[in-house]
Amino acid sequence: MKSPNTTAVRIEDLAKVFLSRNGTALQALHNINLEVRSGEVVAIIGPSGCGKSSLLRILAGLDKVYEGRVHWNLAGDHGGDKPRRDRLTSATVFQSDSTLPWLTVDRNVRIGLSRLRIDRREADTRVQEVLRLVGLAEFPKAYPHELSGGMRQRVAIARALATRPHLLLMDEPLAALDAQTRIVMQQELLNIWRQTHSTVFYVTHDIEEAVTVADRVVVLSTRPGRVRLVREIGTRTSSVTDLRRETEFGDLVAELWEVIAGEVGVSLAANDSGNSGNPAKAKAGVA
Ligand SMILES: Nc1ncnc2c1ncn2[C@@H]1O[C@H](COP(=O)(O)OP(=O)(O)OP(=O)(O)O)[C@@H](O)[C@H]1O
Repeated sequence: MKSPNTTAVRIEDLAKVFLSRNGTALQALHNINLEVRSGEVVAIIGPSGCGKSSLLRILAGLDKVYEGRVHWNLAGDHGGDKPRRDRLTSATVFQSDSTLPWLTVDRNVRIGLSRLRIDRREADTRVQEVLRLVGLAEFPKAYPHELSGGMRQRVAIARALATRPHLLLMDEPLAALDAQTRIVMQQELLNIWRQTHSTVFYVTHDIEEAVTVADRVVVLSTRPGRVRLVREIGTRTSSVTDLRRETEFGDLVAELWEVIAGEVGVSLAANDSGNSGNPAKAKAGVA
């Protein structure tokens, strides 16, 4: 459950500069300030190349070279200048199929647990629990090649969830899936988060997906990425398919699309060609 009064992550004046081999500097992120509540799902959207993945990699601890501060308040840590990764359990799910083809579903999920030195009995319980959660309870002995793309991605998600992460970082986790499977998986993620209460950063190109899964949507500007807009999404009671029928859903998607289109200089006039005024084309056109 969301704890509105507890800040899980506070990002202050975060900036990221990449240096090329010839010494040219490329500013990817600039002056990012953001507070994320415990148990909150925050979607990060923005034009292609605006720094979404760079931000996620910093939060995941995969990139330690940045300016600014990230304060963590997870697992009872009350902050500090440096992320207390020793006390933080975080898990990252990427777009690509990260299952290991020579291991069964059960073994694929178990990998994250051996790293945490979880004992055998506890690991058995957790693996069964997360496989049930992602709808793969019948497939512990299956190998990845025996599963569909959606099922393989669910294995990757199960592996992340089994570690019971305080922080779940997802970079386009559903991007490789077909449209129908994506919607099914969005519903499954929402069901899972209702039970696990993880704090989630969710990077996506898909505005509709962002509005569907997130409590708040953060729009980054064109590079260097800055926080262009933070949009609170109202409490979600309906299913994903019902949600998509609601007028407010379409309005939110259109509003966010307009902000991104403005960032990349795409006209929304009805008589223009291309993506004009069609929020549904947002993901294809600008990100
Ligand atoms: N390792 C790197 N070295 C140099 N430049 C990089 C590196 N990683 C990313 N960049 C640059 O930083 C900028 C932001 O990249 P990033 O991948 O974070 O953007 P993004 O918003 O996730 O992009 P997309 O939406 O296309 O996936 C881009 O201009 C990219 O070329």
